[in-house]
Amino acid sequence: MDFIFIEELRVQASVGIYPREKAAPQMVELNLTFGVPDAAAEHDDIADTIDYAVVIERIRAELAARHFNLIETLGEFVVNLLFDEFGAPWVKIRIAKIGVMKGVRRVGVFIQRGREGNTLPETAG
Ligand SMILES: Nc1nc2c(c(=O)[nH]1)N=C([C@H](O)[C@@H](O)CO)CN2
Repeated sequence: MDFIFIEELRVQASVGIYPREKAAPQMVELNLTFGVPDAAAEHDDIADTIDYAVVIERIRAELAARHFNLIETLGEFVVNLLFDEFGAPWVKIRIAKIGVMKGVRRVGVFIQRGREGNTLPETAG
């Protein structure tokens, strides 16, 4: 399995338990790694892989369309988007709110999961 990574993707999202967080979207930062088939490199064809430009577009569109109370729920939503819509076999994601609490630069959630029993290869951590 090969892996695509997307680093420091900044997206507007409505997330949080407080009225001010429900009233307006805030910037969240995503770091993502997901598995793709080795066949892409063999055939040099975008049709054999997951197009990361489309992934970024879909995450932006989906997060703009809904509210999440918890950052955990937002994380699970993105993981399931990668599994269900893109067929990714394995996903690692880190999502952070930036400067949302005094004295804390970033706070968020980290999820690492395989679809249908796919386990983490040693080299992917
Ligand atoms: N485990 C969690 N704890 C908290 C969350 C969360 O999403 N998961 N969220 C908040 C507030 O929305 C946060 O943004 C406070 O500044 C508090 N705790």
